[in-house]
Amino acid sequence: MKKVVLIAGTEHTRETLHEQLESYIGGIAQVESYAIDKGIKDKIKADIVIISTSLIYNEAILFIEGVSKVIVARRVLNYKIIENLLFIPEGEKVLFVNDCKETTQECIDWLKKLGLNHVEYIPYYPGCELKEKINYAITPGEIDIVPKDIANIIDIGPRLIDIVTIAEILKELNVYDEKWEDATIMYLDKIVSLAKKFADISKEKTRAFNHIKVVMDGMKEAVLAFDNKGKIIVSNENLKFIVGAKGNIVGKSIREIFAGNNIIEFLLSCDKEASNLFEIRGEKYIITKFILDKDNISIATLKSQKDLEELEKQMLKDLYRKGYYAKYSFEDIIGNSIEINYIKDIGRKIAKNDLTVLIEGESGTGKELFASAIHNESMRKNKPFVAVNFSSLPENLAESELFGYEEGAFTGALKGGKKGLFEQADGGTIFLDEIGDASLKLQTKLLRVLQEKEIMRIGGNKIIPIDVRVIAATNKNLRELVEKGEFREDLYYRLKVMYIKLPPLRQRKEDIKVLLDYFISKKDKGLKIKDEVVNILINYNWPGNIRELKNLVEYMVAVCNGSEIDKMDLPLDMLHYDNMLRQDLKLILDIIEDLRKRGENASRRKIERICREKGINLTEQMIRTRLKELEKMGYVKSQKGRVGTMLL
Ligand SMILES: Nc1ncnc2c1ncn2[C@@H]1O[C@H](COP(=O)(O)OP(=O)(O)OP(=O)(O)O)[C@@H](O)[C@H]1O
Repeated sequence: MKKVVLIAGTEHTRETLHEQLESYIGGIAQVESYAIDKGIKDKIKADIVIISTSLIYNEAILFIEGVSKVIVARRVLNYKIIENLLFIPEGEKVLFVNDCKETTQECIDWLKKLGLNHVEYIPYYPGCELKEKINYAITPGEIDIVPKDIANIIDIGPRLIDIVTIAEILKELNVYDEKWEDATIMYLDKIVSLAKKFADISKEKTRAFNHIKVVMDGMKEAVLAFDNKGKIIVSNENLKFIVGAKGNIVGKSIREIFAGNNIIEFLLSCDKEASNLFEIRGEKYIITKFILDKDNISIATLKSQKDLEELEKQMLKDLYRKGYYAKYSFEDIIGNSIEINYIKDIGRKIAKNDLTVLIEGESGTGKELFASAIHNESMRKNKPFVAVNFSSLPENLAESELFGYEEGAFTGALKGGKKGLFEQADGGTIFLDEIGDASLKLQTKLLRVLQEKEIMRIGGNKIIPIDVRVIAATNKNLRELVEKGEFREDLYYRLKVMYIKLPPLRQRKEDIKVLLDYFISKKDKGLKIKDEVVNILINYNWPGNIRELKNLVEYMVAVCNGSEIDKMDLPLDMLHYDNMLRQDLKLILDIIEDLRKRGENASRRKIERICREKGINLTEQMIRTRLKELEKMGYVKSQKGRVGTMLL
């Protein structure tokens, strides 16, 4: 879990802002807070530090160490308490009391901007002298400074963090998409309730609405609140800009403001919460609306699709910078064979759920390609895709790489500790490649993460919840490893919730030509390949699968001088797979392939019978020597017992 630290000037402000932060991000982040007037003993380490005001910035920054982001909060007066000010008699002199000249003036300006200018404000801070008798004092939490003999003191409490700063914090925590709507409802709910309250006191109405408007104008989104008849109660400048309205729109009907019945219908529908895409004056907007239960008032926010795309792009750029992105989609998986189309189909379905996946297949068959495509078609597509390869991860580093560590966890540990790959992948997908190479100790740890969905850094004592989808891959037969006691059975079943088995290239020979054309055209658009070369390559058994084919294309394109790749452009050892493959051997291979397709064993007796049916007489002994030859060439593997001969 990320750590957010608040530094405030005074204890009173700290308490109020801490509570406010907890209400917005409690549960998503661990919130800690300090007040400078109470003294700060240790250096502060956190993911985000929020400084309550720029006035304490220089002092606060001295306490910070190893922080990824510092945010200076923008603050607004606490609108819950502000209503008390409306009842101060007109024309009254009011002392505004705060801790220094700048903040005092800032708050007075704010109150005036809110429309609360029916009284005369007199600034007062330590060092000022009170020259006349004054009946009212207002202070944002600085009661101790208020002169003794003032009869009415209104403590409006410390100013709160504004919604723009809240949005910035949510973005830094990577939860903007999921949490922004909730934060907006929470923020607007209070404001609109206040509006409703004042709507009943008609003489105070304008002032209250002015206040709400200032708060709403500070928001980046366009906002609108209306009653169940569609009468607008409050809106902000951004909304007027989007709909192209001039003058005051409060009191008008939403029908006058929005053209097009579909938007009106949507806004007035009884759905408690709904979201949809609409076009307004040629631009696309996502409109989200909620009905506030207690007041039966609806709030709608409008976000430009362009801005959202921009935000998404920004987040993606960040992932690209770190290399945590998935390069491929299903369109990049080439092949026309029934096998590959079937697996692509399954893969697309798997992408739509959020379950753990195990991909098995020989080296180079495209396991990482599929994992990447699944991520890119899943709901996690805009979040990180982090790949870990267990075959190249040294045992002694694996744990710290995966789970991270705290500062001082071991000699050489970085200052401030380090996030592990599971934490880096939070919200997205982690691809555990060559999982069969993970040690038993690591398997136990991985099992725990999969079961509990949480990790603990090395040397740490905090439990960090993790929201990641796991896709594992292996070129080993995990079932066999389980039987040999080299792979934990419980982990095997945890991983194999969804399962994909990628067939080797020699079992989908139809794809060879398509893949050759594809990789050649990627290197050199105009270059062709002669059929005789394709035929040789179809006869080859491709132990390195598509990776080997891709590398071969690189070679052929590099050595080819003409406009067509011919036999002479093949590496020498490949020429051996020319159609020189003797007819008798080819016949036997074809028979084995046919039997495999029908799900039958290829015993020597069966091969002998089929040959006979085709009018070719080969004894079982002759078939045995030919199978031996084919085995030497890497085409088949003879198994003892009833299984017979298998194609490789
Ligand atoms: N169907 C395909 N279409 C296009 N390219 C493919 C296809 N299958 C694999 N490739 C390419 O072949 C190479 C190997 O693929 P990938 O790394 O996904 O295989 P892998 O099974 O994960 O291999 P390993 O087990 O060795 O890690 C990559 O460059 C990949 O883009």
